[in-house]
Amino acid sequence: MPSRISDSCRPHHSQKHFDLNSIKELPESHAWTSSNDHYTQENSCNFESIPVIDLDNNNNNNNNNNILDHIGHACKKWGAFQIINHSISEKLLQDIEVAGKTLFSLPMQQKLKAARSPDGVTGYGAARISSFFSKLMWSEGFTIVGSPIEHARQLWPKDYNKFCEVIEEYEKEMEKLAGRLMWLILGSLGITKDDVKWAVGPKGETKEGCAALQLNSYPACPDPGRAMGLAAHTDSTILTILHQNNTSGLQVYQEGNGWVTVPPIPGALVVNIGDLLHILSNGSYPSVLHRAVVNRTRYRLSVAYLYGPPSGVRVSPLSKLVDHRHPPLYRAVTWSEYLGTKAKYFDKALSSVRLCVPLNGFTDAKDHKGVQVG
Ligand SMILES: C=C1C[C@]23C[C@H]1CC[C@H]2[C@@]12CCC[C@@](C)(C(=O)O1)[C@H]2[C@@H]3C(=O)O
Ligand SMILES: O=C(O)CCC(=O)C(=O)O
Ligand SMILES: [Fe+2]
Repeated sequence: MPSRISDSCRPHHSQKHFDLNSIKELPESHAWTSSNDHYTQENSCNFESIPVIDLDNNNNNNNNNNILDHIGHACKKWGAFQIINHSISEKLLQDIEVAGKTLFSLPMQQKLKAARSPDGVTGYGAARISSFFSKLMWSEGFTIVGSPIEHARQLWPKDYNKFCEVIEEYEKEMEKLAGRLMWLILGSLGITKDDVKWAVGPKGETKEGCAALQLNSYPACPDPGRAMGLAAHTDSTILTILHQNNTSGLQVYQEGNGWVTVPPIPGALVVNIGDLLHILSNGSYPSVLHRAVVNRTRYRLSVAYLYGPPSGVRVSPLSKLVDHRHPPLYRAVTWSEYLGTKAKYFDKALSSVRLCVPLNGFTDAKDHKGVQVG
């Protein structure tokens, strides 16, 4: 089993690199039909979207419980929410956007100098999940884990400092925010720091988690109705914090409602629940299926901070949420082990770590359809 997150992805199909900016007509290779992705055609018109939560206590009657209630409700109903007053400065959000745009507007042969290696995690390339689809996505990605310096040097041999400074500052601020969000979300389930030993250091501080930063670029597309920016997936994280530029594209899937657009709100960030929180919460807070669609005229950029537990930590349903009526539904996994599982099974990854739980003592569930559990 791999032990670091950088070891856990399987080799990619080799892929021709398209310069999406110069393509005037959608090639067959990028034309999706409903058989490529059974959700593609399904676009609902919806008036409701994910909640916007103000993280400033002063705007919540100085009552942290109000925030916890909002968050708990959002996690149950949507698996995602937007946050405002989150303490990440507008300046830093602007800087990271500029850094991303600068990177993606480099000539293709320059970007390929930092190409992700076939069995690697970091660098430039198509989304890792591409190998599960026969059609190509209308996007480019750049993944950073820890220091960006090695790749930045490949891209800008002399002039890599500014890029690195912005990325490092962003990672530092996101790490703090992700820790805070994790405790708020767990808090809404009645979980405190005493209940999650692996997340707390000797002085009561939140232990530094592992994380990846994913820059996604979605050029304007001549035929957006038939293209796919980033195919439907759940993140293999505890939680993901996403910044999108002023162009919409992110959609979350809600049972009964279909695909719901998450409108960009200037300065707001999107938080979504990943598979590891699904496991930790023993299924109470399901990870959210989401995707990115593309646009005919506008360029779209998004920056995802993918937050996971410290390396080596085995994550399993929290014991406070488990009893004889609520048996653990998932086995323990480390982040790198789960990333390997995702790379192999993709949308079946979560069910592949699910435990078989007898229904009320019946071991063969299919013979007892309709029996109520619990
Ligand atoms: C830490 C992570 C999480 C990864 C793999 C690795 C680095 C890049 C992440 C993403 C980012 C884009 C969607 C996704 C599905 C993908 O293709 O690459 C993510 C994947 C996961 O959440 O599984
Ligand atoms: O571009 C987006 O809005 C979605 C990106 C995303 O889902 C990811 O990077 O995991
Ligand atoms: Fe995602």
